[in-house]
Amino acid sequence: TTVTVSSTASHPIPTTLWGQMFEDISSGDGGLYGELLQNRAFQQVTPGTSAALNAWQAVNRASVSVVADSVKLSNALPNALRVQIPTGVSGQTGVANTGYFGIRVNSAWTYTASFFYRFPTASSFRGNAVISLQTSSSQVLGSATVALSGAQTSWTQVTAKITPTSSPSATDNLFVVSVDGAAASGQTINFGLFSLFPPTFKNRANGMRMDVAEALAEMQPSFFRFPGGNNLEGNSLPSRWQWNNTVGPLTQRPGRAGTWGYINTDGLGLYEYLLWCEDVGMEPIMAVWDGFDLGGSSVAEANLQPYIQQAIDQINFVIGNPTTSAPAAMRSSLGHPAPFKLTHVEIGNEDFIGNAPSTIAYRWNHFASTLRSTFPQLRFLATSNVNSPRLTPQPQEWDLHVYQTPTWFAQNSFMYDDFARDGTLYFEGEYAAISTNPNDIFGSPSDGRLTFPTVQSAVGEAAFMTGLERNSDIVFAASYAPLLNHVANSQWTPNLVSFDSANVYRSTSFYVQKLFSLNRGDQYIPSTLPSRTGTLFWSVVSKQTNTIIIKVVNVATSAQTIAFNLPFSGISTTGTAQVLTGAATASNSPTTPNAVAPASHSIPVGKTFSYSAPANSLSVLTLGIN
Ligand SMILES: [NH3+][C@H]1C[C@H](O)[C@@H](O)[C@@H]1CO
Repeated sequence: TTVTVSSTASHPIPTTLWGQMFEDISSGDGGLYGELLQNRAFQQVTPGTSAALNAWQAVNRASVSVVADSVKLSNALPNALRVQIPTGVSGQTGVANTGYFGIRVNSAWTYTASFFYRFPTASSFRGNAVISLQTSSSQVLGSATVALSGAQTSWTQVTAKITPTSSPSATDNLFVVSVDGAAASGQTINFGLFSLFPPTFKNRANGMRMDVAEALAEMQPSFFRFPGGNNLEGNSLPSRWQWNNTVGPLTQRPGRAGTWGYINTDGLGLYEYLLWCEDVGMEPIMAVWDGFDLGGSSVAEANLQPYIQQAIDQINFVIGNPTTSAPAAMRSSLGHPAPFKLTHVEIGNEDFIGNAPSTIAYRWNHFASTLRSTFPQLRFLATSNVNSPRLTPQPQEWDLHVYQTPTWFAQNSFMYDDFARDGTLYFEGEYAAISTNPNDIFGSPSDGRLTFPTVQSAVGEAAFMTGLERNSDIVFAASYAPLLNHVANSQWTPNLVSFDSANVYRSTSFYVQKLFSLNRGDQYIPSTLPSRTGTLFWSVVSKQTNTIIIKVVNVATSAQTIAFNLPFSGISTTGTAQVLTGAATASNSPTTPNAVAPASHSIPVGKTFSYSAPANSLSVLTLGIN
């Protein structure tokens, strides 16, 4: 194959081209969000049920149960953990939390622990509670004591710092709050809103888990789409994501039944998302709920106004004027008087599924008309199939999603070449090669579904991404989905980044996303087009004025040579190749975390040069222009 490269760029590459899509799908609580305790505030549970005690267990014969306390901690957090200390017990007794499938204990960290308590009946008890991190065999790894008073019948919060003395490799550790059985014999103590945080990314209060955050930031994403995805939509109208339930003190956040089958604490809420975007240098692509839930129901046209108002308030929280908007005033009171950066707002998530298409016309019309006139500076994305049904007002932007086989991605890299250039812009908001079985894309691993990305799936995605880069005159953003996943509690596979309570696993697809993102250009340079149905793909960009970057993708199972004719003089004689390659079915996983990683080496380059692209590979060739 010989590729002749043009001497002039065709279009600037949008700075937002490569980024991340996020929703809580075993990825927020217990993942990116730094809280280490699961079911920390007994949100959205039925008192007295075993589910209410999820992740909690009694220590040394205490009797524990979740109650709807007659004196609520707050309207948002009405449930409490009642701990009854038996008589005749010696030694520490109380309650333990098992975390999100484990708790990492690291002696390099100082942990911040806290909880609320009250004595439902005043008592003469005065004594210490010990807050500790323990192994599963009750070895204390670190602890702190706080004074409890039986006179405290209203809710009060206690906080303590814990610096462990060792760092066990095991993560089946426990967070324990206990009292001396003899001293507290017969006492009843109510607890609420426990919390245990390690140090967080950029030391943000109520912030992100460092190693997960650092892995995501390593990709240098330019945007962050949140809060979903299906988790925006909810499985019912009342359980949809609602911005106002996710901001302010944690005692004001009721949590919700998340779309993915577990309770969301909403400790990772709108303000945390926005600070995270600023901390990583991403702009938000924020979604508003648009009247359709995954139970299949749509809000009737006559009843849309309150939900449109809720969307207006959500947007005003982000960009509104604190002197004229209450949501904006709340943002200011939380510490961010200036508006956050926001350009793109997505209306809904996937208005092409189920019976959403039957109501999207009026839902879009009312949401888009009102929001566009309220916020003329913003651009709103539709999420139904493009122009099917036709929508009024005509969408400025669309979010398209595709989950397919590696082969499909390699064979559809020209998808956007065929789109009309009519001013409409596109966001490839979710894409991933998730199965090798074209007849059962969303099936189980026994039927072709991938558990972790493979070299073959990542390289297929890379082929598709050369097309996104070529068409970045109309594709302004693209993100793999899902982004993140706890291996002990997956709701969906494969995922870009996986983790357990102590490790982060960067997938083959993560490295493809990172290679494109860290080697993005600012101008697209046309060249001989690849064959649409071939196995060799490429994309040429220029960076500043003195660097040419060529991405070469070989989806074949044997090496292929590609020759380049460059029109530029002063090409350096030596370039760099960063190559991701390996066996087609190789994956990075908890058992093989580093099976596949990019490697760099020098290559001979010049005005004309050849490159041998390995089988199953993405190569990023970087050439300097003197
Ligand atoms: N069903 C997929 C489409 C939806 O938008 C996401 O929440 C899901 C996983 O990425």
